[in-house]
Amino acid sequence: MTSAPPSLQVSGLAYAYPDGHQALFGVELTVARGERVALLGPNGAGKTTLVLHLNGILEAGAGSVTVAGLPVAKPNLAEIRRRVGIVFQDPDDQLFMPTVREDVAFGPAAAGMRGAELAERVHRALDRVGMAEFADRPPHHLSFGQRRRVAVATVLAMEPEILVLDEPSSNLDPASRRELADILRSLDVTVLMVTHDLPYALELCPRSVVLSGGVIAADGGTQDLLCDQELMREHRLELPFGFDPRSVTAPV
Ligand SMILES: Nc1ncnc2c1ncn2[C@@H]1O[C@H](COP(=O)(O)OP(=O)(O)OP(=O)(O)O)[C@@H](O)[C@H]1O
Repeated sequence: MTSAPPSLQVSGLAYAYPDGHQALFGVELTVARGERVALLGPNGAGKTTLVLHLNGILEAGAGSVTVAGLPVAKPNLAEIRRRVGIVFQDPDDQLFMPTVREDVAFGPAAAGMRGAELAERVHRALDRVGMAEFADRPPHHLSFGQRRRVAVATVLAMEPEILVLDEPSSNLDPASRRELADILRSLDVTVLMVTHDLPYALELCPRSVVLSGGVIAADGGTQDLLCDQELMREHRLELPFGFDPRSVTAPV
């Protein structure tokens, strides 16, 4: 019996921007199906650059990226973009239709889905983020936290292999932050979460990787990494004042 390929496999990924600035130097990362992994690292480490390779917005200078066994390459881009759902930091980059329902339907409709199947897909995605009752509202009438949840639903509606979230806790009040964490934990999907919010990483992701200077500097249990003071100092990672990572029960 052959086991399913990992959700994400990044091998020897290197990339230099057109101005010559090299941002990635041989990144190695494998994420198994169903894992939740936090991507940590200081400003300028290359996190966004790495994420932009996952759905082919940037093309690898060297090395490779595969999503559930499918190489990220031009002939596969339509399928890759269905498999890799990226939730950007600002939900307003993702919501542009007159109603929530139309925003969530946009991706599946563009892929050819119609009628009852489409309606069911939209309802399911909104239901998973607790926003089904807001389907007929204009997105710009919702709170920031609600818009972020709808942005997650637009991506879930494509039934992605991997959900990539850029700073999912930013600008959320404590209750919205916790509610989004509960939603993300309830999803049956592989998650890669870019964040500077280390307690959130600890709450949600059993595993973290530290990207620093364009390479993976550490890869392990989130609690272990956050307790490694030398590693934290070396890569400019700082916990909030008084926060003890040992005081939190690590997620499973
Ligand atoms: N379009 C670009 N052209 C040239 N260099 C770039 C470009 N975008 C990013 N860089 C550089 O590439 C490096 C990695 O940037 P990147 O945005 O991937 O870091 P990051 O880890 O996401 O940072 P942050 O935590 O601040 O969002 C940085 O040195 C940055 O200045």
